[in-house]
Amino acid sequence: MHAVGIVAAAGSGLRLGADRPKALVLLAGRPLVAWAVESLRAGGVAEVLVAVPADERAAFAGALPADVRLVTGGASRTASVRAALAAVEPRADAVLVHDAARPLTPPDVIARVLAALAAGAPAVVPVLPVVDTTVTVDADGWITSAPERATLRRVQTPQGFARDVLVAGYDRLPAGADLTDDAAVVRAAGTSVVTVPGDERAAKVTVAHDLALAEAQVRR
Ligand SMILES: Nc1ccn([C@@H]2O[C@H](COP(=O)(O)OP(=O)(O)OP(=O)(O)O)[C@@H](O)[C@H]2O)c(=O)n1
Ligand SMILES: C[C@](O)(CO)[C@H](O)COP(=O)(O)O
Repeated sequence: MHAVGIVAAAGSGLRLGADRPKALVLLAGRPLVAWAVESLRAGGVAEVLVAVPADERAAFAGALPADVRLVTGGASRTASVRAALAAVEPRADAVLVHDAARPLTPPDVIARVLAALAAGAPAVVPVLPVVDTTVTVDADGWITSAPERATLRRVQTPQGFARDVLVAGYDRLPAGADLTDDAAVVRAAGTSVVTVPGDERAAKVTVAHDLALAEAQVRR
């Protein structure tokens, strides 16, 4: 199986509030995006494309190995992945889409995603159980329902797809649509998505506290 990795790194990181795009923020002295690319490679995905902000190409080129291809991202994560996917060569038969914001994803997670694809799954996501009670609320903050927790999962990346399945999903998705992950893109096209175990260490850096936790994780 020839798998190609896409790293979505074109976000600004408003919730982190750093002085640079989130993917360039340093974790133990290395940009988050460099950690994420290395994670994919350690898990067996050698060829990687990175979606970057249009005005930051030079900074990303300086932060990454020379054989990583850069693609100009878009205004949303969905648009950035769409742009990178268009640059994936047709000879690839699988695509793993990963967040630059998940820098410490263990290789085992990537290996589980690849194994499920190799076994024939069209789409695979790593997940973790939900530990808090989860509710839905209305616009005024009143609880409207409490989904049964045992059926809920937290979804991580990398998410793996047969390339033709992901291409077909994005082809069917209306221009400008903004979904929170790629599994939602292929599910909207009718594709079933299987789950594999994720890992707490693949946590997403979203707010400053997450970066502090990641720093502690590296020190350990
Ligand atoms: N236009 C965008 C927006 C997001 N991303 C990427 O998608 C991943 C997950 O998004 P998130 O963590 O929400 O990053 P930001 O959008 O940068 O964060 P914020 O919403 O706080 O601005 C990140 O690696 C981010 O770089 C992207 O490639 N292109
Ligand atoms: C793709 C993702 O990491 C799966 O959990 C998540 O949906 C990204 O969300 P964000 O709001 O763009 O960070």
